[in-house]
Amino acid sequence: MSEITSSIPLQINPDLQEERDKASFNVTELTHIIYGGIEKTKKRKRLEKLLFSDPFFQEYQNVRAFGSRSEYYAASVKKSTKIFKLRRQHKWTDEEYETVLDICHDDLALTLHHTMFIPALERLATEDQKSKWLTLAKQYKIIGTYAQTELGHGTYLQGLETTATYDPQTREFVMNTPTLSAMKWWPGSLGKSSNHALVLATLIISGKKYGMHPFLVQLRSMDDHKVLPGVRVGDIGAKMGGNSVDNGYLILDNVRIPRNNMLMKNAQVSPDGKFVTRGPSKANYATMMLIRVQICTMAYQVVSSGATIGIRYSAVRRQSKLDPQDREPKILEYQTQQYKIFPGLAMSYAFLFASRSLTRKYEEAFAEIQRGDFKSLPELHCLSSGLKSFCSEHSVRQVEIIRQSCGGHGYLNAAGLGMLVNAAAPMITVEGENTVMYLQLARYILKRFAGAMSGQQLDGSTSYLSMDPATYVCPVMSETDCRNLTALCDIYRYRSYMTVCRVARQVQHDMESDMPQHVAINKNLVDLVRAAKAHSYYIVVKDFVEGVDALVASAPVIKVLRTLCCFYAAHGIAEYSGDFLESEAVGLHQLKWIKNLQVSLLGEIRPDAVALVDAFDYHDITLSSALGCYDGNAYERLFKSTENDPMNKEEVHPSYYQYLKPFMEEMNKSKL
Ligand SMILES: CCCCCCCC/C=C\CCCCCCCCCCCCCC(=O)SCCNC(=O)CCNC(=O)[C@H](O)C(C)(C)COP(=O)(O)OP(=O)(O)OC[C@H]1O[C@@H](n2cnc3c(N)ncnc32)[C@H](O)[C@@H]1OP(=O)(O)O
Ligand SMILES: Cc1cc2nc3c(=O)[nH]c(=O)nc-3n(C[C@H](O)[C@H](O)[C@H](O)COP(=O)(O)OP(=O)(O)OC[C@H]3O[C@@H](n4cnc5c(N)ncnc54)[C@H](O)[C@@H]3O)c2cc1C
Repeated sequence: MSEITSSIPLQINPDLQEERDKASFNVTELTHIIYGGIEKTKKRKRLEKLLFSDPFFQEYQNVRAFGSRSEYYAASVKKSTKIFKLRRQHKWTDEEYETVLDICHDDLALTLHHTMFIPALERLATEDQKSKWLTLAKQYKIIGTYAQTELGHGTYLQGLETTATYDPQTREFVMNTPTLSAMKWWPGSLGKSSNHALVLATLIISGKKYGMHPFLVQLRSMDDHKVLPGVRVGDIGAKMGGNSVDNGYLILDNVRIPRNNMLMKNAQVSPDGKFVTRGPSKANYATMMLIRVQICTMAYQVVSSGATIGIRYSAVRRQSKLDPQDREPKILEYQTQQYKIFPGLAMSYAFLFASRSLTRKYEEAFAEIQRGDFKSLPELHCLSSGLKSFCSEHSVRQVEIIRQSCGGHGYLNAAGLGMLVNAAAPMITVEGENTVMYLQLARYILKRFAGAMSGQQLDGSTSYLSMDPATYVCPVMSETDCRNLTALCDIYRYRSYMTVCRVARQVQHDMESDMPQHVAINKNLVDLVRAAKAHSYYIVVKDFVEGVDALVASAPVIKVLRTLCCFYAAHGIAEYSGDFLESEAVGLHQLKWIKNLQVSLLGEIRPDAVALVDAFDYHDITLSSALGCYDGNAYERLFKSTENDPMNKEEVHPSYYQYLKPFMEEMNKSKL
C-alpha cells in the first residue's frame, strides 16, 4: 500500500503507446489537414503555449470542478478579461481569437460580447453607428449582450412584447417591458457582466407596430457598474451546465434612448417619425444565422473531444476476459465498445467536413449580402437551420453514449464527459430550437419540391429534388459495392427524396380535402421533421464524401478517412434501417450487406482509433479529463484529482462535529 501515490508517471502508459505504434498513417499530416495547414497548426500551438504558460488556466479547472457558482463565474470573468487583454496586447485577428476560444473549450462569462454583440453591431448598424459603437465594443470600452428572448417567447419572434415607442418630440425611443412575460430572459452575460445590451423590441410609431428591431440600451453606469434608473437586471439562476455564464433577466421601465440608438442598417426611423426599410424583412435575423453556422463547428469540437476521451480511456482500461488464457483485455477490444465509440469518431470527421463546407457557403453568401445581393439568403437560412439542428442533436447524443461507455468513471466530473454533455446540451435549444429549425428547412424543401414538380430547374442543396425517381436503382448490387462511397451517398439522396415526396403528397392531399393549410401542416409535422432530418443527413454524408474525394493527402490518410466515411454512412443506414427500407432506397439484401460491412469496419478502424483522435491534437488542459489525457495515466490522474477536492481538506469534516458526533452520542446513550 505504501507504494500508492498520487504522482503522475513521466512515461506514456504502454497500452496507449502500443496503439500509437500501430497507426497506419502519419498523425501529424492529418492534424495539419484538420487545422487547415502547417502554418495554422503552428499558430494554434503558439497560442496554446502562450495561454497555458499562465498557471491561472490550470487553476481555473479546479474552480470549475469544485468552486461555488459565484466563484466559478468570477474565475470566468477573470479568464475572459485575461483573454481580452492578451487579444489587445498581441493584436489577435478574429480568427486567432476564435482559435483561443476553441482552445479554452468553454462558454465564458463575457464570450457573448464577441460571439453575438459585436457581430450584431457589424450586421445591423449603419456605417456611422459602427464608427461609434463598434469601435467602443472592439476596444472593450463597452461590454454588451444580445437580448432577444423573453420569458414568454423565444422561438416566435413576432410574439416579442418588449416595446420601443418613438417620441418625435424628444427624438427618443421609450423602451418598456409591459408584462411579466415580456421581460428579457436568458441572454448570456446579461445578469451581472454587461453594461450595454442590444435589445430586440417591437417598434411602435404613432400607435402602429413595425416589427422587431434592434436598440442599443445602456444598462449600467460606466463609473461604478450600478444599474441605471428604469432598469432591473439580474441572473436567472443555476443551470444544468454553462454556469460560468450569467444568463440574465431584464425589465425596462420607460427607459429613454436617443433615436440614433436604433441600429438602422436595415430600417430607419427619421427624426419626424417616418419608417423606411431596406433589404428583405428578415435582414434583422442575420446574427442568428452566423451563430447557427458556428454551432455546427462547435458540434464537431464537442463530439471529437468526447471521442478522444472515450477512445484513449478504452485503450488503457482493462476489464473481464475475452481469451480465458490471456490477461484482461483493453475494453477497446470488445466489439460492443467499438460500436458505442466509433460512431462518435466517424461523426467527428463527418462534422468537420460538413461544418467546413457550410462555413464556406456562409462566407460566400455573406459577401454577396454585403453587396446588397440577397438571392442566397433563403437557401443559406434553411441549410444552416437544418445542419445546426442535425449536428447539435447527433453530437450531444453521441457524447452521452461515450460517457456511458466509460462505465462508472465516466460519471465523475474528473472524466470531463458529464461537463461536456451538459455544456453542449443548449446547442439543441439556442439560436432556434431544433424542431423549429428543422421545420424551417422542411418548409423550404416543400416549396422547392413543388417548384421541381412544376418543371423548375433547381440549384443548390435541393437540386436533387428534380430527379426522376423512376430511374433509381439501388447502386449496391453486391457486398463489395457497399464500400463505394458514391453509391452510399446515392442511397441517402434517394431516401431523402422519397421522404420529402411522401410528406409533400400527404400535405397536398390533406389540403385538397379542404383542410385549412395550418391544419394540414400540423397534421404532418412529424413527417416534415423526418424529411428535414433525411435531407440534412444526406448533406452531411455528401459533404464528407466530397471532402475526402477532394483531399490532397498521402494514400494512408486518404484510406483511413475513406474507411471512416464508409462506416459513417453504413452506420446511419443500419441505425435508421426502417426509413431506408420504407423509402425503398435499399432492399433487405442490401441492408444485410451494409449491416455486415458496418460491423466488419469496426475491426478495420480499431488499429487506427487512437491515432485518429490524437490527430485532433487537443491539449490536456483543453480536454480537462483525467480519463482522456495524452499520456493515458488515467488512474493516477483520477487519484490526483481528489487532492483538489475541498471535501478532502480536513481529515474530519466539520459536519461530523455539527451533526454526526451528537447523533452518535445520542444513539450510544439511547436504551433502545
Ligand atoms: C460559445 C463559445 C464556446 C466555444 C467552445 C467550443 C468547444 C466545445 C466545448 C464545449 C461545449 C461548449 C458549447 C457551448 C454551447 C452553448 C452556446 C452558447 C452561446 C449561444 C448564444 C445563444 C444566443 C441566442 O440564443 S440568441 C436568440 C436566438 N433566437 C432564435 O434563434 C429565435 C428562433 N426563431 C426564429 O428565428 C424565427 O422566429 C423563426 C425562423 C422560427 C420564424 O420566424 P418568423 O415567424 O418571423 O417567420 P416565418 O416562419 O413566418 O417565416 C417567414 C419567412 O422568413 C424566412 N426566414 C426566417 N428566418 C430567416 C432568416 N434568419 N434568414 C432568412 N430568412 C428567414 C422563412 O424561411 C420564411 O420564408 P418564406 O419564403 O417561407 O416566407
Ligand atoms: C444556455 C442558453 C443561452 C441562451 N442565450 C441567449 C442569448 O444570449 N440571447 C437570447 O436572446 N436568447 C438566448 N437564449 C434563449 C434561446 O435562444 C431560446 O431558448 C431558444 O430560441 C428557444 O426558444 P424557447 O425557449 O422559446 O423555446 P420554445 O419555443 O418555448 O420551445 C418549447 C417547445 O415548443 C416547441 N415549439 C415551439 N414553437 C413551435 C413550432 N412553431 N412548431 C413546433 N414546435 C414548436 C419546440 O419544438 C419545443 O419542443 C439562450 C438559451 C439557453 C438555454
